[in-house]
Amino acid sequence: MSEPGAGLRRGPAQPVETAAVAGAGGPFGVAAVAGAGGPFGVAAVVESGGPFQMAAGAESSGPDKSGGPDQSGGPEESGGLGESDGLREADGPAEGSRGPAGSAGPERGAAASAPGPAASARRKLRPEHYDFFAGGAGEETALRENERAFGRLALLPRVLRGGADLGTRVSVLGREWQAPLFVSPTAFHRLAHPDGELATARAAAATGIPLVTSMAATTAVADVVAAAREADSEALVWFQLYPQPEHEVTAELVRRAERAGCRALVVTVDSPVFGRRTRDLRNGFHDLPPGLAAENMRDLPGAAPGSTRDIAMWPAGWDDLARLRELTDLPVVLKGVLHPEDARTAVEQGVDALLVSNHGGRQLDAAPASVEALPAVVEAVAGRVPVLMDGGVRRGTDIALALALGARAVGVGRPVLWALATGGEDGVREVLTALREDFTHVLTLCGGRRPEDLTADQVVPRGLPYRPGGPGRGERAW
Ligand SMILES: Cc1cc2nc3c(=O)[nH]c(=O)nc-3n(C[C@H](O)[C@H](O)[C@H](O)COP(=O)(O)O)c2cc1C
Repeated sequence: MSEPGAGLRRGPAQPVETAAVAGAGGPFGVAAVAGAGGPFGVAAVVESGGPFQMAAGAESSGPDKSGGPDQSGGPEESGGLGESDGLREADGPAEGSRGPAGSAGPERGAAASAPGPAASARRKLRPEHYDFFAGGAGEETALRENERAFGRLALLPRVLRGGADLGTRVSVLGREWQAPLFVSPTAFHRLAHPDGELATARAAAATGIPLVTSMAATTAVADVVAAAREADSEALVWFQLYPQPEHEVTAELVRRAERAGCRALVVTVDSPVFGRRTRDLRNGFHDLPPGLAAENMRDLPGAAPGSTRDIAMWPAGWDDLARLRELTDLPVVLKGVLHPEDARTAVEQGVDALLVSNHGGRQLDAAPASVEALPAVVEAVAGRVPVLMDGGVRRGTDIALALALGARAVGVGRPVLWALATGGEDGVREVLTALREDFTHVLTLCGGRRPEDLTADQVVPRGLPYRPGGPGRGERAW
């Protein structure tokens, strides 16, 4: 695919984006790119019980194992992928039962009569764009599991710990964050709202929540950072990078991020090929509409002046990461690490932080839920660098569970996209505020005064008897 999208390109042998899509019959242009990032967590969130909506959706979402996406005939017809969003009109928590932000439903699986955030966004978006944001790879197992896994965990509160000096600040890469929360990188915000990444950036900055802007953004990184800094001169923006096979292209992207004022590079390494996003394949969604493009890919080496390059998905190696490190003094956060051995290697290679993520279920469908992969990575890292995570975070309890299991902070993807689609900048501000407030509430109920007070012994499985002395034994993992 070409303009306007800076589509995805296969790796050395073949362009990745196209590969996945092509496999299913359609060329994948920019969309592919987008797909690579699995955007809208929110939808999923919503449906499956996220803040806005409910888990009910989650439970029922997605095709069941007996008839994957292909067999199920698509969301609408079969209650497969489409319903897996929990987007049926009747789904979602009752108004009065919504979470603080109105974005997180009270309980996963709670039936709801009010539409949730994903459902609301769905009404605003073209079906193929909604699916692009909401969908995952394959049968969308990883997508669903990201949320369900949180639902399988309970928090054991501690009592009589006193103290009125509640605080939610955490320190990440030398900066104090107001809360252990950030906006994960997602592609194509202008598909969700005309103001796109500018609205997201202003809202994140206004709420003091760091933003990771995607390389596949529909707004150039310099403009994203400028918008954030208008709202807050100290706003923290990081740049997400897919290393490109042409070193000079990667180098130019890094320079742009530096010049824009980004404070870290989030290097996504879970995409050696483009994920096979079932809904995109079915919809034939393979490119951005006219007038929109992956603006960071414009005017790069090897492209005609004024045109955009495709984003290549290719199997980079540790050597490529080392070369990337030589390009910049910015801290490097490795995104998409799930295996503890990779975590160990990354730390030995000098990576500054890890982001445990399965790309919102948009890459390897057999990947575990992020929160289930988290403890082993935390153990492997042994406190040497901060561990972040994203995937399925929809409410304050999810944030608390991840922190108790050793995450320093968590990212949200789809919830921000749904909020952007339905409410623009105001919507994003509301959902981020709600998540932060919900976390503060949960932290207090758990007997904590600071995020670091949450410990692994407070996490127990639902549906099974538990006993003291389980994982973590009360020690802080970081
Ligand atoms: C529509 C969409 C686009 C995404 N685009 C990117 C991307 O460009 N780069 C990237 O590293 N991750 C991307 N992701 C993955 C997110 O950064 C994040 O890992 C995921 O959305 C977290 O899960 P959640 O959506 O359940 O919160 C994307 C996710 C979605 C849903």
